[in-house]
Amino acid sequence: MDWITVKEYEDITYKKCNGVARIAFNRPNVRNAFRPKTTSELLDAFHDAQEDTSIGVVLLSAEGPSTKDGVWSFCSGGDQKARGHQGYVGEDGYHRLNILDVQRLIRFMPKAVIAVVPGWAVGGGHSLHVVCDMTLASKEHAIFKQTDADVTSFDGGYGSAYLAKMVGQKKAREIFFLGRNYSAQEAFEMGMVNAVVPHDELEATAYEWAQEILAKSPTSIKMLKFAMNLTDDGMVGQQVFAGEATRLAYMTEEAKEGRNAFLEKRKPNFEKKWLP
Ligand SMILES: CC(C)(COP(=O)(O)OP(=O)(O)OC[C@H]1O[C@@H](n2cnc3c(N)ncnc32)[C@H](O)[C@@H]1OP(=O)(O)O)[C@@H](O)C(=O)NCCC(=O)NCCSC(=O)CCC(=O)c1ccccc1C(=O)O
Repeated sequence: MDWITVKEYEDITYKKCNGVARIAFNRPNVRNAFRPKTTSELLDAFHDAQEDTSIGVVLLSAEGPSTKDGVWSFCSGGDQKARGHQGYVGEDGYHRLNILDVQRLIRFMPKAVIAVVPGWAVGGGHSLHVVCDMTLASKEHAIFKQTDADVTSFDGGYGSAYLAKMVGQKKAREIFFLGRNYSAQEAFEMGMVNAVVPHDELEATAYEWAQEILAKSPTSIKMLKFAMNLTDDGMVGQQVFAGEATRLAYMTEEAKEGRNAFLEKRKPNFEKKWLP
């Protein structure tokens, strides 16, 4: 793999290679906890990956291990040292809760997003893997854990309610109410991990999965993602799916006739366009 750095950031790394974008947390010494700078960098990189027509799959991964103790992590959620009275405090002094903007970008981007979990996935970091389209986890080092209820946080959206659709209500409540550690294998058996992969092969496997997806029809992947989102996303899910259906309708002869008739100040001729 010949990864090319797209842009230098402080809290994340961002690379591309053959249709795949790799966005990775880069604060391994604090278990890749995110602060406002991290979330704004994530938003910037995800926006770029969404806009780039050569990119079909995004890997959300993490650098590591920690130089302090050699421990691997995906993300340990919000940086508790940056937590103020109303949210996480950025350099501008404002209190923010903007990891949810990152979650929405992952959820609504018309491309597949794969969480590549090399170690701890905890709190808001756990919720991020839940919202990704698929998850690959390190056999040796991945540990899944929900600590929201230890620190008076509660991801009441995708992190919990969508998790419950994935692993079942009883198991989701256990994960949140008890906050236990789960191995990659246990997470796989629950249905929240797609594959358990030897640590040394994790990144290569994620790249291979991405290449398999890239061989498919971009329109099919996008419409399938939005169709599967739809029932859980209510009117917004309908809006996103219907927006893409509108784009497809714009590509028809019928749509061109409607547009041309308006521009030529005549009545449109939709004769023989009522398909069975
Ligand atoms: C991840 C652990 C279980 C790992 O344990 P261990 O291997 O023993 O390592 P430690 O010695 O604990 O940690 C090493 C080192 O890292 C620092 N660190 C780890 N996690 C964090 C963190 N989250 N914030 C700050 N610093 C962290 C730790 O202090 C150590 O530093 P030293 O200087 O070396 O001492 C364990 O570390 C752990 O449990 N971490 C905390 C997990 C946690 O509670 N996370 C927060 C959950 S709440 C959340 O994520 C908010 C979600 C959210 O953002 C949100 C949700 C809903 C709506 C809106 C929002 C929003 O946008 O805010």
